[in-house]
Amino acid sequence: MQVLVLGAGAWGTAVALAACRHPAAHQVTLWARNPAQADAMRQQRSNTQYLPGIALPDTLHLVSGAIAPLLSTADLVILATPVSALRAMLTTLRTAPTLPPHCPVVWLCKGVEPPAGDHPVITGLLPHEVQAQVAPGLRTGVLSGPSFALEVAQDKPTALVAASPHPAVQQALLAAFHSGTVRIYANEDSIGVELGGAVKNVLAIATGFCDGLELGLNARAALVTRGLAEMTRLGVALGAKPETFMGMAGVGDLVLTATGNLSRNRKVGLLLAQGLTLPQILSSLGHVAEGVYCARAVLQRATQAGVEMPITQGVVQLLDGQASPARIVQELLAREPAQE
Ligand SMILES: NC(=O)C1=CN([C@@H]2O[C@H](COP(=O)(O)OP(=O)(O)OC[C@H]3O[C@@H](n4cnc5c(N)ncnc54)[C@H](O)[C@@H]3O)[C@@H](O)[C@H]2O)C=CC1
Ligand SMILES: O=C(CO)COP(=O)(O)O
Repeated sequence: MQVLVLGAGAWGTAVALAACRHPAAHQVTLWARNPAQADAMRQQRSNTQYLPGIALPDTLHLVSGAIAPLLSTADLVILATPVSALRAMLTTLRTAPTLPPHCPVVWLCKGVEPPAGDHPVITGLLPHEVQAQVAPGLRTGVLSGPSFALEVAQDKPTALVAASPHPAVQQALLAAFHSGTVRIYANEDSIGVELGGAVKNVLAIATGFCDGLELGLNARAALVTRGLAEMTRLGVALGAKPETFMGMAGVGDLVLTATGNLSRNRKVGLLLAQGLTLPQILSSLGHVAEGVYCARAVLQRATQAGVEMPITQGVVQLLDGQASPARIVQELLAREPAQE
């Protein structure tokens, strides 16, 4: 297969490496937005900015520049940018006459669309809803699940979920990645898989904050469990299947990101608890932490759907500096007793 990965951050690079390692010897091209980054990666055979310490094989083709000429030979196109860039990337694909008809297009981003000035539509659109607006003719899907880029790059065992209403898209992802250390589970529930990926980032900020305040392991387990409940409530209200949240994109990715110290979102919570400001944290992170940008949009989407998300609401208050840490914790603990 010819696999084209658009976006050379940590995850795009790791996914490109996983495709390179597949025994079917795929031809893999990794596109970087920044030409200087592509040059540096070619010279050093390493992505020192986003995935330092990992050698890039000579077989990985590293490029930048115009996307359209790269599309004509692609059997699978992977969009590896943050969710904020998804609309523009899909527009580029829709308007490129070179994209082969029916070529599977898959995104890796985990978030909902943050509000932006030029498209004041419903806030908090899931990636497939953005696609329905700007590129409805494309055959698309999402690759998600518990997967720190570094561990995938290090060839450590990882299970992912490939969600799409199109069996051909699921099949393309299986053919590209399933082998050796990577297992791919197929799923038709794009709503649930995308929503799980988005909300777990917000919840990882909450658990990082809880751990940073040293509230204890009991509190963390309670946050993860009640976080899963609020993720599932919103997902089901939007049309997801409840069982999706028991799978890789739900409990799997939530447990990984909420408790794993490789998580950027968890790190945001930990550092907020230490008293750093959000701008200080974001400028030191060097990577995207999607939960920061989509927490408010998730909450607005939940409000529109009539769904309560108290932990997400606490994260929004925290990020906005609306309430003290003590008050946020107190408000969560003081909620009315409820049935589980
Ligand atoms: N790093 C990880 O372990 C995982 C990340 N993800 C998700 O994948 C997405 C990307 O994450 P990372 O690669 O880790 O982020 P990163 O912060 O390491 O890199 C972001 C990449 O996106 C590019 N980019 C940013 N804005 C762009 C734009 N407007 N147009 C084109 N390219 C643009 C940057 O140049 C950079 O190459 C996020 O939604 C993240 O939640 C999903 C699974 C694992
Ligand atoms: O999505 C991830 C793991 O599945 C990565 O999480 P962070 O973006 O918090 O690092």
